[in-house]
Amino acid sequence: MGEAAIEVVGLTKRYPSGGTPVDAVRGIDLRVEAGQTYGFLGPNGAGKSTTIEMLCTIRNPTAGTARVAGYDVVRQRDQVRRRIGLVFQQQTLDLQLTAEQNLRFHAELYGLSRADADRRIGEVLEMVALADRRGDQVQRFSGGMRRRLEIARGLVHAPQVLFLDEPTIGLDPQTRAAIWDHLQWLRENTSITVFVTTHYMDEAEHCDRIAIMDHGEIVVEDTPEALKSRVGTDRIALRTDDDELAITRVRERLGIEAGMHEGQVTLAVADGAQVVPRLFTELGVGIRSVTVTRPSLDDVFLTYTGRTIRDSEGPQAPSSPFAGRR
Ligand SMILES: Nc1ncnc2c1ncn2[C@@H]1O[C@H](COP(=O)(O)OP(=O)(O)OP(=O)(O)O)[C@@H](O)[C@H]1O
Repeated sequence: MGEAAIEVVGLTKRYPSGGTPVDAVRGIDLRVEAGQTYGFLGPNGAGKSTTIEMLCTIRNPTAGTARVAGYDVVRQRDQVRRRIGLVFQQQTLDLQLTAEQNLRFHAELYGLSRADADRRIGEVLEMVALADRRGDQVQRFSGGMRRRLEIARGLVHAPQVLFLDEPTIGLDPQTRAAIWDHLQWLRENTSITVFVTTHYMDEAEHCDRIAIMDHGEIVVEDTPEALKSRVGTDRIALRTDDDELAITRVRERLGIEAGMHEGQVTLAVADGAQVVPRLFTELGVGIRSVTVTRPSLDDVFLTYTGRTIRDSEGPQAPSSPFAGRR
């Protein structure tokens, strides 16, 4: 096992909330290895924001412990804050300033020397493909460019762990893809750990591991591939020269029951990639086309939360970094 960038044991948050207290996070355990991109998913109200806020030292836990970059989020708050970057849903750029001025202000907050700030600002602007716009007022930027600049700002002080809360929400698919390209670049070229919440299942595919939270608990945690293979089987659909014979041969030679669905011979198998070559060598029937459909992360989400992620979408509560909430 590698080094842990995030280590959480029994983390709990109970909001007093007037009459009945709300148990937003119910004693969760988590471990994120350094250098991983870690996806944190769940329906609205599952407790994701509360968890991320506790990890970022914005909220105090009611019970349990969390260490981020090796430091305790309650007892060593300043050490944690110096080592993390935050990109939250709420827009926090100063629109009157240029891209570079926004980054410089942030670099000064983190105590970077002038020379270090110059170097890092150049690097992060390059990273998010805004180097040629460094002198432009942010007011003139599109939504996608602003988001990229927010990510650049989260990276200026070279954090060990970057927290992203819904970094692509409300953006068009092309801009979403561009932002994930940048995150992918970080994953491949730096040792940064990325902890990201998202409502987009296609984005969760980019993560090394995924945790799904529901009702304040982690309901499942694994790699995207392992999660998909847990919930089901691959479906193979064939067009053949003799469907009846194909079905018989699949049963006799592969020991698998096949049936006809929507005009195609269809069978369910654990690993489609292994079975397809055998169909060609063992069936003795002409095969005109083969499609293999894998279970998706949507299927995983549905299995573990009883909802699709789209069903669970709703208005987002704005969150403000370091707003001193307790
Ligand atoms: N300040 C607060 N006081 C009382 N209850 C709160 C507070 N903040 C959140 N909650 C409640 O805690 C639970 C978890 O909320 P949280 O915002 O952490 O979930 P979430 O998974 O981030 O949801 P979303 O996807 O909508 O951001 C919800 O029931 C929510 O209503």
